[in-house]
Amino acid sequence: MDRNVREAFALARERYAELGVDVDRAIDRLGRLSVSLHCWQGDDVVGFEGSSGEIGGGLAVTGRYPGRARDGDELRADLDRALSLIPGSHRLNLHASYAEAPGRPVDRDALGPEHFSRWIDWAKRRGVGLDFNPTFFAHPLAADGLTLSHPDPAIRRFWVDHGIICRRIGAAFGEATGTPCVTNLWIPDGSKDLPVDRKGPRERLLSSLDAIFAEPIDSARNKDAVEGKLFGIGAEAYTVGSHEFYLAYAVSRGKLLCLDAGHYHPTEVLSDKLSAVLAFLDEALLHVSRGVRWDSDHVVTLTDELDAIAQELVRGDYLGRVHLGLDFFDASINRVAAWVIGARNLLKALLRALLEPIDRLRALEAEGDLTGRLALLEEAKLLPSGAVWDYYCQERGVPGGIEWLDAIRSYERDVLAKRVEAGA
Ligand SMILES: C[C@H](O)[C@H](O)[C@@H](O)C(=O)CO
Ligand SMILES: [Mn+2]
Repeated sequence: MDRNVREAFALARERYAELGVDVDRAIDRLGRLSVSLHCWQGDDVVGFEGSSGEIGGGLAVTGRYPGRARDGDELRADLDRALSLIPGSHRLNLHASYAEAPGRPVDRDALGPEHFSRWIDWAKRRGVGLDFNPTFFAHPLAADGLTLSHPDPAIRRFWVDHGIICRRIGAAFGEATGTPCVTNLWIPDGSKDLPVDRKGPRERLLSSLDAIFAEPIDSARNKDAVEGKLFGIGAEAYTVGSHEFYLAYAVSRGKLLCLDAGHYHPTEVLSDKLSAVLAFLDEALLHVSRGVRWDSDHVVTLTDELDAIAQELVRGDYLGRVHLGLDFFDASINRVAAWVIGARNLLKALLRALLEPIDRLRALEAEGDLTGRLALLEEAKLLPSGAVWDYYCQERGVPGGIEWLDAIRSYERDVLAKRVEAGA
């Protein structure tokens, strides 16, 4: 470890101790947290089904940065590089459309764990936990933007079968890796313009979900999550699976609620929702994302809201009840760097929250000293969390600062650029 980093850390530890913060405990707690990296950042949500059609589902990926991963080996190599630059031990979040069945395409209602055997082998070899998502878009039977709420019972049945199969695949992931898989269900269903029937699609979605979740599966292997949304492209007027719908569903059925930071009205913040929903739910899943004016899925940066989410997780003692996942897709920059930037930022925010002089802040609030609370909150923003971060990273063999970008640049030169020469 660099001498400067060690010395700066020692000074930072003293500074925090003066405010009653135990830096070693904070580092230990951070080291126990895992972030689920979303596979779809690596290939612009294309997947391996060989479809050249649109992603659909109201999702949009913009940018033409060269070097997109085109198959499982490339995507795993990119993930290896990203994970080597993110301190700690993390997870991978797969979509069903990343099944590997070369030469004999398998439709979504016929998938099984065997189609993910290479992912399972990779995860076991690396000691990485796996999470999962059924894919309810980029498919001819989702071409009209409707799946589980479709008025045609045959189409609904196809998607229900896909949901059932995906829970079993999630359970196989959990079994193989020894850590429960969170299988998250998000559907694009909605309507571009004002529908006259808002009730029918929601009633159909409700019964489809109940059919998907009918089979009991041990939560030590698979945990079910449901993700609502405000709107999508082409579904601006009405979203069947809205926040209220899934909140009620999760509470009534004992499911995890997935809160995606980009899925609310721009004036709403996810940080304020955590303590509300966790008053009723045992567990939740976060899709940490960054909307810019809309659900644009920008790479996560160290914003006030990211700090606020992390603070809520720590202050509310929710870290053991909330699964942390990323959800963004940016094709305008190096895709591997995008993972690294987003994941490191979430971890930095969590570290800053773990280093908060919370006992003093709570005491000030309890005494009604709101001036003191505000003053300390503001002073705490410039406490030397960066010195602790550098130390934490170097202790885990990862660069603390921008030097990590050198590894990305050489990977781009040696690997990603060759994909371009080969026609990627
Ligand atoms: C690709 C994912 O399923 C997707 O991002 C989903 O989680 C979502 O947030 C849709 O807007
Ligand atoms: Mn999401």
